[in-house]
Amino acid sequence: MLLGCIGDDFTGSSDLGNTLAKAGMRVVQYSGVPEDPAAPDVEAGIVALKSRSVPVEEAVDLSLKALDWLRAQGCRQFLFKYCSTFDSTPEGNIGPVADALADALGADRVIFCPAFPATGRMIYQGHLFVGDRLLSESGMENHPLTPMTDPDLRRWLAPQVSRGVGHVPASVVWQGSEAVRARLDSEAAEGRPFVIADAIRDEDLLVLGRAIADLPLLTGGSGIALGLPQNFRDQGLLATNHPVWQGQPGKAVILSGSCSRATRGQVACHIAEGSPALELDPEAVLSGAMTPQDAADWALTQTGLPLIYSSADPDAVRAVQSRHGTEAAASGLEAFFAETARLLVAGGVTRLITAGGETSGAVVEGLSVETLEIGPEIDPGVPAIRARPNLVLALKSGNFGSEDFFAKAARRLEGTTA
Ligand SMILES: Nc1ncnc2c1ncn2[C@@H]1O[C@H](COP(=O)(O)OP(=O)(O)O)[C@@H](O)[C@H]1O
Ligand SMILES: O=C(O)[C@@H](O)C(=O)COP(=O)(O)O
Repeated sequence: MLLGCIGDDFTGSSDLGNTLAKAGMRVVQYSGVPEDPAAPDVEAGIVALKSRSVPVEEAVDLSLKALDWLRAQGCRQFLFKYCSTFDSTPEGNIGPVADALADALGADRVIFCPAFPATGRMIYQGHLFVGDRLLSESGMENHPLTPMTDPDLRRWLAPQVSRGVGHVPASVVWQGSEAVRARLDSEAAEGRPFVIADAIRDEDLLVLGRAIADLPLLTGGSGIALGLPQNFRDQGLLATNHPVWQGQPGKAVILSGSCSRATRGQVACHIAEGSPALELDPEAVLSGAMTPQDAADWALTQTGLPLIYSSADPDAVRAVQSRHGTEAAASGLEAFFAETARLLVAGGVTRLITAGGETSGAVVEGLSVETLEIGPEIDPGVPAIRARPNLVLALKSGNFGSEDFFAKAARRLEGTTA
C-alpha cells in the first residue's frame, strides 16, 4: 500500500476513493480499522471512520489507530480526508485529529485544502465558496450537526488546533509548485505550519499535489488527492491492470437521512417522477411506532425503485432536535436506517443507495461490511462500490449528485452505463 488515508466519514471516504480510482489507483475502503492486513495489490487504502461528529478524544483515538494500521501496511504518505465544506465545530474534529496525526508523523508543515471544484467548492483568499455563495450562506449554516457559520477557514481552524495557521494564497499557487513549497517553508519558519491552501480549479489542485509529493501528512477534501496518483506513477510504483467493475442485477432500494439541500432536491425529483417513496415521521421512528421492519416490509413489496427518507427542511429538523436533543434524534434515526438496511439485504436487496454521510456510515456499519472495492464514478464524488459478491452500494454525500441521482445510481450499480 502506497497511500494511507483516513476518512472522517463513509461517504467522504468513498468520494476520495473515487478520485484516486479515476486517476488509476487500486483503491479499497475499509469500514473502521481492519484487524487483518490489506490485500497485497491495494495501492491506496482508506480507513473510513465515523469520526466527524463524535467527541474529540474518540475521533483522535480512532484516527491514531487507523494511522498505526496504515503504517503497518507500508504506506509512504498519509491523507486525512474531511468534508469539502470543512464540517467541524470550534472544538473539532478536523483540528485535533490533524494535530495528533502531525505529532505522530513528525509533520512540520501540513496543508489544509477542502477544495473540490467539480462540485463547486473553491477556496480563495482563505475563504470557502460553494458555487457563488460563501460557505456560511450555502445552506451549510443550517447543517444539523456541524453548522458552518464562518467561511474564513483560517479563522475556523485556528481555535481547533495547537499550531499556528497560515495561508498559501491563489497568487502563489498560480506560480507553480516550487512557489508553493517556498511558501510552506516560510509559513512554517514563522510559526504557521498548518496552512490553508487556496484552490479554485483542478489545475490548482494538481500544482498543490506536486508541491506536497514529499510531505508525510496531507489533509483536505478529495480534491487534494487529484495529483497524488501521478506522483506515485512518476516513481514507477503503480500497477496498470486493475479488476474490472461488474454490475449487479436485483432489487434496489434508497435510504436517505440527509437533510442537505441537494438531497432534498433529489427526493423531490424521485417523488415527482412517480417513484415509490415512504417519508419517515421522526416522532414515529423515535417513539418506536414505526419500526425498521415496517419500513423494510414496505420497500420489499414495492415495484420500481423505493425510497425511504427522513430528509426534511431545516425548520422541521430544528423542531425534532429541540424536542429530543440533536444527538438523540441523530442516533435514533441512524440506528433505524442501519437496521432497515440489514433487513432489506436479508430480504434480498442487492443494490443499496444511501444519502448522507452519517446515515451511510450507520448503514455500512450495520451491514457489517468490512471492505469496499471502489468502482466507477456515478456522479462527481460518488463511486459505485462492491461490498459483497451479491451487494453493491452507492454512498452519496449529502450535497452531491444531480437531481436524478437516485435513478442514475440504480442504473450504474446494475452495470448500465446510460
Ligand atoms: N427529519 C430529521 N430530523 C432531525 N434529524 C434528522 C432528520 N433526518 C435525518 N436527521 C439526522 O441528520 C443527520 C444528517 O446527517 P448526514 O446523514 O451526514 O447527512 P448529510 O450528508 O447531508 O450531512 C443524521 O444524523 C440524521 O440521522
Ligand atoms: O468532501 C465532501 O464534500 C464529501 O466527500 C463529504 O465528506 C460529504 O459528507 P456528507 O455531506 O456528510 O455526506
